[in-house]
Amino acid sequence: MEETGRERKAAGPPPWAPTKSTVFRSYAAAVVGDRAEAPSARGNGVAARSSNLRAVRKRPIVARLTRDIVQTFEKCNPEFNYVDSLNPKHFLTSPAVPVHNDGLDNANSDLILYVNLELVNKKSDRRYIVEEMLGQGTFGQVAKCWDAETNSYVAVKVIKNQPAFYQQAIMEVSLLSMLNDKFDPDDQHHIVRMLDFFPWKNHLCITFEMLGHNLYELLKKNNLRGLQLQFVRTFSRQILDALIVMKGAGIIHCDLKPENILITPKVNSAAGVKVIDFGSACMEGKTIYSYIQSRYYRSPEVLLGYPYTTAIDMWSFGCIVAELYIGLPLFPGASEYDVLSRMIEIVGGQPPDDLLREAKNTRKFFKHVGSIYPGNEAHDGLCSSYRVLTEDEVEARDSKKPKIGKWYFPRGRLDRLIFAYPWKNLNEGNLPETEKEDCLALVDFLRGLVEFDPNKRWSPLQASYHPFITGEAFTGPYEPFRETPVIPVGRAATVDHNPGGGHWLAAGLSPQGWKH
Ligand SMILES: Nc1ncnc2c1ncn2[C@@H]1O[C@H](COP(=O)(O)OP(=O)(O)OP(=O)(O)O)[C@@H](O)[C@H]1O
Repeated sequence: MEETGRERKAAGPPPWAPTKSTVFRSYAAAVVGDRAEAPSARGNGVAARSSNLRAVRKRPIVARLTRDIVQTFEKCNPEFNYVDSLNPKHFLTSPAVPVHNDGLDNANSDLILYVNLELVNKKSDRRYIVEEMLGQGTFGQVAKCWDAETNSYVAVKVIKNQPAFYQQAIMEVSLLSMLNDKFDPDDQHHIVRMLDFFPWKNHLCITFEMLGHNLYELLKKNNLRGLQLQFVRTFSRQILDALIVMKGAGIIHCDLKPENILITPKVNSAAGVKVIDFGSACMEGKTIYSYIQSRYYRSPEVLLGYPYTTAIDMWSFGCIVAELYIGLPLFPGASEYDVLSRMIEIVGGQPPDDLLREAKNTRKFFKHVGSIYPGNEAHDGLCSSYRVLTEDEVEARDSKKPKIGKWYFPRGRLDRLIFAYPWKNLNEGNLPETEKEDCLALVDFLRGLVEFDPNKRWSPLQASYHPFITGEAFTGPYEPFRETPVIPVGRAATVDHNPGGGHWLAAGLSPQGWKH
């Protein structure tokens, strides 16, 4: 492998000289400190750096020890050979050991990111200066970067250098640019904005507007105690708004969870959220993968291997709404069997027989017990010819016990769980009248979302008229209006592989990868 800058040793600085890292750090600190203190007062990043240096030019001794320090060292020791790439780096990627891509990537094919690394869109010469790590996920890393052109922070997702991740990221770019440009041009529907995308050192980089904490982090900050109902309502309304747009476009998000809903910077002191991470998204009717959604938020039809639609996002949404209120995941199963068992226990009932008959994985979880299984009030009070397997039956079949997680809240049905929250006093009669009505509305709302039958589960538009969302008085179980099926606008058209009106090739990309 070619020797990389990180592996080479610096050549002969004078023994008394400050290390280059000290020099580098003081320079970096000046730039970063400046950025943090007065972001709007500065010109672009480069200008800010040179004005910093201009300031010291007037003071020769200071200049010699800062701007001209390399020359100073070279004068003191002719063997001193300053190489910029030898500066010690503050690595953000873990592990930071170079393995692939000429030493630029680690063993996981992640670009090794460090503070002040520049990610450059070569077509536009736009530079993004890496500052800190925001998240490391399946598809790559998300770093907070300084956009020197706009003098603002952005979040840059650096996709892993592997064809499968590249292909999926191309899909993310396609779907998100379609959503941004065609379905939400005025940025009103709580979907993250994509700002740029470009190849960098064999990695696809996608630049997004900078958002705040995700909802899981928010719940953690609140000691997993759940949010006030007014916030649950506000966030739910906004997520629904995004889901209405996605359904209209025929896009299934496929990974809706609290980690993928981010708080927006406050506008007029109002709290807001946006949906992010379209890295698993697909078009309705063009579903390829069967292993999708994060386990706690996985819908029954995906667990069971049944053809899925945008309704799977509504299941995940229901799980998120409940979690925002109780502070804990609704179905935190340690295995798919555990998740399904919890669904059956908490929601009551089970998936309808026609779904179970056609689903590919039914036998993983259910036993066929004949045409009618007496006493198995499975769905809508109807008997079922399927019965969920007991733990012992699963163990006998698989020769190992199914993984079963801990219960972090009292076992019981959804209504009791919501009414009795925070479970100090399990007597729901103690709730003040107004809270009781809110809770009744919330329970009724959740029932329409965590509905086993995807055909009966409410659509985002239907859910958006529920009193829990509109804030109207809750007078009894909500009956959604009948929604006439429409062909989503996005589904009628094929996915735009030329997003943003630009050209893949002009951006240095091709749907096959830039090496083609
Ligand atoms: N626009 C943004 N602003 C601020 N933080 C962000 C932004 N986008 C992503 N993040 C942070 O990075 C994390 C990972 O982002 P994202 O979900 O897009 O990546 P991923 O590789 O698909 O992750 P995962 O595998 O967990 O789904 C998010 O949970 C969030 O904390």
